Amino acid sequence: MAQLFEGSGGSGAGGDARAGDFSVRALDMLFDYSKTAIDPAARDLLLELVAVHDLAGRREAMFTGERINRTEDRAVLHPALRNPDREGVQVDGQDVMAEVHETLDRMEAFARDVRAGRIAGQGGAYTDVVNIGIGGSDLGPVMATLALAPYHDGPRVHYVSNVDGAHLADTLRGLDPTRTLVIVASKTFTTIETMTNARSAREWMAGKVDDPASQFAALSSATDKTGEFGIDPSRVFGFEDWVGGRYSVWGPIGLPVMLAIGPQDFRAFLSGGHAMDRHFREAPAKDNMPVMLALVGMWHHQVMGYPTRAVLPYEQRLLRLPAYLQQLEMESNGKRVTMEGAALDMVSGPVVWGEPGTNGQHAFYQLIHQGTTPVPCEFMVARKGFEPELANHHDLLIANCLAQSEALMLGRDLDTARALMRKAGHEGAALEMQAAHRVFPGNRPSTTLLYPQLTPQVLGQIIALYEHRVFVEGVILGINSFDQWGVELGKELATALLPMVEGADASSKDGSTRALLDYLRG
Ligand SMILES: O=P(O)(O)OC[C@H]1O[C@](O)(CO)[C@@H](O)[C@@H]1O
Repeated sequence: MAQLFEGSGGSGAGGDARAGDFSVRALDMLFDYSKTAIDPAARDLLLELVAVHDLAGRREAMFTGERINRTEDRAVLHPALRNPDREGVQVDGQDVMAEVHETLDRMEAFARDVRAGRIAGQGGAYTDVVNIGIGGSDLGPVMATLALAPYHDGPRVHYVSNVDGAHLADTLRGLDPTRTLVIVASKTFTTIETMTNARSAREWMAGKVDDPASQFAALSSATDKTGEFGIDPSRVFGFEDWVGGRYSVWGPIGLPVMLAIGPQDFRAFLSGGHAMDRHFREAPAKDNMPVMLALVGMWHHQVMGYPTRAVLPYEQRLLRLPAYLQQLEMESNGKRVTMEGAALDMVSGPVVWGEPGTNGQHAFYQLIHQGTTPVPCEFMVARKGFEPELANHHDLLIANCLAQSEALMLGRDLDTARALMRKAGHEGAALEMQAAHRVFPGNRPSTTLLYPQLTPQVLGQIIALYEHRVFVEGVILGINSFDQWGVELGKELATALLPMVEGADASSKDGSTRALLDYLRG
C-alpha cells in the first residue's frame, strides 16, 4: 500500500500543507481526506474519471428530469422535493414544481393541525404517531427523527417496520388507540410487511375507535390503493414515481419528521439539502464535497481493494445513520451489470456498516486497528453539541474522534512497543511476545467530516451529500443506481413459501428448504 501522507509537503505526517490541500470546505462543513494514501497524482487520476464518465452531463440529466433510471423508465428527481422554486423543473415537458409545493403545503397544514390538536383522534389531540413503513419508507424518517431530537415539540413519533409481530406489539403497548395517529408509508402500497402491519394496527384500533380509518393517514404514490384501504384522500399525501424509496425522506415520506419537529424546522432540513444540491451542481470537481467523498471511497474500494467501509458518527443521535447509508449505498450501487446490461468488470459498491462513537471503540475498533484487513473509516463529529451543561462530554467526544483517526494513521511501531514493555518490567522472549501484541501497523485510512452542529439545515446538507456521493459512484461504475431488482426474488419466493409455512405441501422445494420447513412446522 502507498504510504499515507506521501508528498505532504508539510511539517511532518499529515502536515499543514497536506491538511489544507486534501480537504474540501463547503456550507460550513469540512471534509478532510488528508489521512488517506491519496497523493496529488492519484487525485489527478481520480479526477480524470469524473471527466471521462461525463459526470457533469449525467448530473444535469438528473437535475433536469431526464429518465436516467432506464430499467424502470423513470426520472430521478428527489432534489425537486427540496427545491424552494415553485417552477422550473420539468419531466416530459411538464413542470413538476407546482405539484411538489402543493403537496408540501398540504403536509404543513396537516402537521400544524395535528400538532395544535385541530385534527384529533376520538379521545382528543394526538399524543402519539405510529409510522408503518419499511426500507426507504422507514430508514430516512427514523434516522432524521432520532437525529433531530432537540427539535421535537410535537406528538411522540414511533416507527414500526419489521413484519415480526414483536415490533408492532412492543410499539403499540401502552399507547391510547383513541389518541394515536397511524401513518401508512409505502410508495407502492403493496409491500407485504407494511400492509400486514397496517391491517393489524387497524384491528388494534377497531372496537376502541368508531371509525379507525379516520385515524389513519397514507404516504404513497399509489393513491388508488390508499382509497381501497379506506383512507380519506384529504389524509393521503402522494408523490411521483421519480422519487425513489431510499431518496424519499424529503417529501411526504418525511411527514412523521415534520410532525415531530414542526414545518418550519422541516423547511430548514429541505433548505440544507437544496444548498448541497447547488454546491454539487456548481463547484468544480476538486472542491466539490460529494465528488471528492465519492472519489476517496472509490480509491479505497476499487483501487486498494478494501471490501468494506465503516461510518462512524461521533454523534449519538446519528445512531441510525449507518443503517440509512447501508440502504442508500448498497441498494443503489450493489449491482452486477452496467446500465446496458453487460457484466460489470469491476467490483460494485462496498459493504457499509458502522455505529456511533465512542460506543464502537469498545466493540469493533480492535479489528480496525489490528485486524489484517484495513477498514477505511469515515469519522464525523460536530463542533458543538446541544447540551451546554454537559460541554465536557462533547470535548471528550471530539478528543476520542480525533484520537482514533490519529491512532489509525500513526500506529505504534515495534521499537516503541518494546520500550513500553521494558518499562513495564518485561525482558527477553516475554518482552518480544508482549511487544508484538502492542504494535499498531498504522497507515490505515480514514476521512473526517466536521460540521457546526446537528441542526435540521446541517442534517439536510449531510444527507444530500451522501446521496450525491452515491450518484457519482454510480456514474463512474456505469450502473443504474436507482433500481433495486435484487430485492425481488426473495419477495416472490416468500409469497410462494407462506402457504407451505402454514402447512401446504412443500415437496416442490429443494431438500435444504424442505428440511428447514420440517423443523419450523414442528
Ligand atoms: O415504500 P414501499 O413501496 O413500501 O417500499 C419499501 C422498500 O422496499 C424496497 O422496494 C426494497 O425492498 C425499497 O427500495 C423500498 O424503500
